[in-house]
Amino acid sequence: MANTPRPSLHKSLCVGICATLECPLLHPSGDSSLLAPIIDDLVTHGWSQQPVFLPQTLTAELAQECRTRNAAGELAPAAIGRGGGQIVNEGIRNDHILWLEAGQSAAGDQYLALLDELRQALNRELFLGLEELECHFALYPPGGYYLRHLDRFRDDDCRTVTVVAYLNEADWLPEHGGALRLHLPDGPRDVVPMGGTLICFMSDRIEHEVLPATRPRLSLAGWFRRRPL
Ligand SMILES: O=C(O)CCC(=O)C(=O)O
Ligand SMILES: [Fe+2]
Repeated sequence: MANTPRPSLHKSLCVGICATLECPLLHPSGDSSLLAPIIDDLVTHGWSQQPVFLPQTLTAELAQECRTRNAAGELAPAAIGRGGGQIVNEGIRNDHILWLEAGQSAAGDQYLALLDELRQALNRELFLGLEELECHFALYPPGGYYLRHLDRFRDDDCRTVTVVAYLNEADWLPEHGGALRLHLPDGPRDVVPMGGTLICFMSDRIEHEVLPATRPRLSLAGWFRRRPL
């Protein structure tokens, strides 16, 4: 059981989703039910939308952290490109971001632990060889956008699975805008950025864009990276 966390560690990390079947106390049904559909969807369609992935309290804590750190001036205009080639181009995207690192907050660590369960399940089932997650808070001001793009850089093909969690109120409606528009082979598909929703897709396959919203739009955007070939 190399992937089974110690019970004490597990209890502190686990908030309701878990690929660990040997956890009868915490998951009486041996429930890995939130991870299996993601994996099935990724295989079948290349993307997956889970409307109730994050617990409400965790969503609220992460949203609060994003707002507080923004008020403290910690978020910076997002750049495009990577390494030395990074530039801020507000014609392409105009969100503000802050990279999430382990050990910054209990809520952040809880989120990273949840996503690590997902990473391990993806590796177990799909042999993707995902090694790490890079992840940032993103705050789009009202009217903010990110034009149509792919999440893979020309000179770095390690980003493999994109995973975005929305930190907005659960009462976000389609008329508030801010949809993530996925450009799928059978046409565009809009995802409403409601708090608690998780969206995953294959980074090299699905072009997407963020549409302007009428209110501030909060998220945690991340990428599971595989080792360089
Ligand atoms: O926030 C979203 O819905 C997607 C953001 C995005 O596409 C990105 O940061 O690359
Ligand atoms: Fe993207």
